[in-house]
Amino acid sequence: MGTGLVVMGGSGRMGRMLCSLIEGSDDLHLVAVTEAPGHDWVGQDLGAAMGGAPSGVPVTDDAASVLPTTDAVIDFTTPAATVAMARLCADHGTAHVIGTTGLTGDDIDAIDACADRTAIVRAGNMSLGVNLLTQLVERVAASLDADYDIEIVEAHHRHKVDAPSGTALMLGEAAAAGRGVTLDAVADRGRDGITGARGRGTIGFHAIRGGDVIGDHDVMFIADGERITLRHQASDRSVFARGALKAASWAAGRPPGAYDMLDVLGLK
Ligand SMILES: NC(=O)C1=CN([C@@H]2O[C@H](COP(=O)(O)OP(=O)(O)OC[C@H]3O[C@@H](n4cnc5c(N)ncnc54)[C@H](OP(=O)(O)O)[C@@H]3O)[C@@H](O)[C@H]2O)C=CC1
Ligand SMILES: O=C(O)C1=N[C@H](C(=O)O)C[C@H](O)C1
Repeated sequence: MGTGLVVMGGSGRMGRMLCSLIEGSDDLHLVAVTEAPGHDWVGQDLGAAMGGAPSGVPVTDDAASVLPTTDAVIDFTTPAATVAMARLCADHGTAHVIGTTGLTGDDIDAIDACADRTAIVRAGNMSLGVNLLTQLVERVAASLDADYDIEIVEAHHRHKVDAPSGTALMLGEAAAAGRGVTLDAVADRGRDGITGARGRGTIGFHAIRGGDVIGDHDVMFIADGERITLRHQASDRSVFARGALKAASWAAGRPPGAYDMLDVLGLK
C-alpha cells in the first residue's frame, strides 16, 4: 500500500496524469480524489467516472472526511481551492504538495502561515529539468552584468488561465537572485503601446498561448553582439506529475515547514 494520497481535481489535466501514475505505482495508493461541490464526478467511483471499471477509489467534495487516513494531498487546482486546502491540511497535519500557479502574494502568505503546522511543498514547476534550470539561470545572471538584458518567454496551451506562468516567475526569481535584486523591483510584465526604451536591469516577461503546448520556457541574456538562451521544453505532463509524486513521498511524515522542489531533489 505505501503512501496514501488524495489527488485534488482528479478530472483535470494534471489530476488525470497523477491518478494514472499512482495506479501503476507499487508504493503509492489513492485514498480518494476530490472535486469541487457540484462537479458531476462527486459521489462516483473514480474508475467509473473515467469510463472504465470500478477502482474502489471514491470521488468526494468533502476532503475533511478523507484526510485522517491520508499521508499527503496533491493539489493542481485553483488559487482559492489551494488556499482552502492548505488550511485543512494544517488542521489535520497532512502534507500538502502544491503545483497550482497564479497565486497572489496574499495567497502565498496564507499558505506559508499554514507551514508551521504541516509540511508544504510548493513549486510553480515540479520537473527536474526546470528546477535544475533555475540554478543555471541564477549562476549565469550572477556572472553577467546589466549589459545583458534578461527576457523570459513562455508558451503554453490555449486553456491556461494565468500569466506569466509559475515557471517563468521561478526563473525570474532565480535571475533576480543572481543579480542580487528582488524580482518585484525589476519585473517588466507584458509590454504594450509606447513603452519607452527598455529599462537597464529589468527582467521582461512575455506569454504565448495556443494549441496544446505543454510548457516551453526561454531565458534570454541579450547583449550588444551576442545572446545566450537557456531553454526548457516539456513534451509530456508526466514530468510534472512524477515530481509531485516524489514530493508527496518526501513530505509525508516530514516536520512542518515550507519546502520547494530543490529541497525534495536535494539540490540546495
Ligand atoms: N507546478 C507544476 O509543475 C504545474 C502546475 N500546473 C498548474 O496546476 C494548475 C492546474 O492545471 P491543469 O491540471 O492544467 O488545470 P485543469 O483546469 O485541467 O484542472 C484543475 C482541476 O481542479 C479542479 N478543481 C477546481 N476547484 C476545485 C476544488 N475546490 N476542489 C477540487 N478540485 C477542484 C477543476 O475542476 P473543474 O473542472 O470543476 O473546474 C479541475 O478538474 C494550474 O494552476 C497550472 O498552472 C500545471 C502543470 C504543472
Ligand atoms: O498550466 C500549465 O499547464 C503549466 N503550468 C505551470 C506554470 O504555470 O509554469 C507549469 C507548466 O509550465 C505547465
